[in-house]
Amino acid sequence: NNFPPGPRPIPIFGNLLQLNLVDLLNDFKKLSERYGKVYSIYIGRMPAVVLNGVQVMKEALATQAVVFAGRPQDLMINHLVEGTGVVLTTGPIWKEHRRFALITLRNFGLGKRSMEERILGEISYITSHLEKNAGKAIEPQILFHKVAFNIICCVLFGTRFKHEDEFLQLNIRLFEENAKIFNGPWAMIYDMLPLLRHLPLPFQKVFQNGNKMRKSLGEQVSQHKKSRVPGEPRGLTDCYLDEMEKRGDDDSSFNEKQLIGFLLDLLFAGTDTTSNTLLFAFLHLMTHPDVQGRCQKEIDEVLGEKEQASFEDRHMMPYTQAMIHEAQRVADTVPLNVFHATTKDTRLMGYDIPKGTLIIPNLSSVLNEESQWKFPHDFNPSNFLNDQGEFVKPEAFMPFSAGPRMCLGEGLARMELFLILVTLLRRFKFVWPDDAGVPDYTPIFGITQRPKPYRLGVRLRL
Ligand code: HEM
Repeated sequence: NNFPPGPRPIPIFGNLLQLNLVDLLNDFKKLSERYGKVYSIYIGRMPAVVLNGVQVMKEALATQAVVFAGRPQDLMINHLVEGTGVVLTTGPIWKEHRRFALITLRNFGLGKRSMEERILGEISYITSHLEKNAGKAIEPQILFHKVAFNIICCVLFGTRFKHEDEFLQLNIRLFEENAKIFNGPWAMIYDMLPLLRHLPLPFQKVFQNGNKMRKSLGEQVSQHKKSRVPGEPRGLTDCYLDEMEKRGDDDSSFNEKQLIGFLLDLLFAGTDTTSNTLLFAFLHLMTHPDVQGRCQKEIDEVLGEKEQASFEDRHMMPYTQAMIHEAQRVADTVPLNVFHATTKDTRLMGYDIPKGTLIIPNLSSVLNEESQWKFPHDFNPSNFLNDQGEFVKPEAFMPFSAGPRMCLGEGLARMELFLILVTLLRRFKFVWPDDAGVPDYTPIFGITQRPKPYRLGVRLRL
């Protein structure tokens, strides 16, 4: 009776026919204006509660952390991952794998020089590609995707892949295909109408692609098993194999099927997110030459004769830091977060929400909340600067979410964004091509958002 209010659902479809799936964020905004910061919608017959604004987000994801840390379990995406990995699992599998991922990321050099060296190594491939194309305009989409993919591969396997490599190309292609289906109507139909799930409809492609990805990752794991030296891990895969050996054949959640699901999760959680953020950053830098110039001036002053940037340098670059955070804010990369679920009956902002309810934490509503930002609708690094020009991070900066489910790759992502942007801005000037017309900042909506395809004009600076 005391469930959050929302538009009246119709049988079978719930509210889906009333929502514009291409402009869902705008519809969600209108619903929030009508029903408040906590409201409900129906996805088919399934009720979902949408959370909006920083106060509600903090109350749910941080204060009531454990209660809101579940994941829904009967959606297409769950059936794809078959209960493996870390992003969509719950209980001991999730806890143990999350802990393992965080520890391994730390041991593999997050916060140490070795991770920086790997990232800088990967950047050198972008730099040489851009140098060859200086004076021209390139399509950056696939390039950034491959770079982000390779950086995660360094963590997982201790090695990078050539940009023409079959493993890299295959997985990027399959992931793109799956992302298209997940962002389109077929995923909705699958989630809404369980009776249709076994029919040969286009959503079956998602599962075929999933099997192909698992097979190709399985081959990587087999190679690692053959060539590994126990106790001398080259990356997370070897660490996991060591851990499996240590735990033996008991009931442990560490096994080969889990390992493959875990690798898939990390590869894909870390690729699209980082590369789409970079795409937004360069789009805004090209079309705001004043911001680009100010960053370059700061970067030149701080780095001086130094050969390479290091992550530590960020403390001396308040304006560049502000620009990167602002790029993340406007990129709004995972607008509706990964869906959560309640783990027990609870009360939020005066409403009763039963155990197992699907929760949609609308991060976009926080990153664009008018009361929280000096310039909510512009690309303006001043959103992260105080009156003294110092870098400050408002509490509404939540692109990585909050609470126990918060992105576990945040540290790696922040290091990547900083090193890539600083290194490239130091060497190149990026210009909006003369024949490119008026820039369009409207994102293509999806689980992760990206800008419409554009060309990046490249000029050498030094
Ligand atoms: C700019 C880049 C990134 C953004 C904006 C981002 C954002 C997010 C968001 C919003 C979530 C969902 C949190 C929640 O459910 O409340 C998430 C989860 C996750 N991210 Fe990221 N992410 C980024 C990069 C990465 C990278 C590089 C990795 C790889 C190590 C990664 C691994 C994960 C994993 C494994 C989860 C699931 C955590 C869990 O369920 O416990 N992410 N990320």
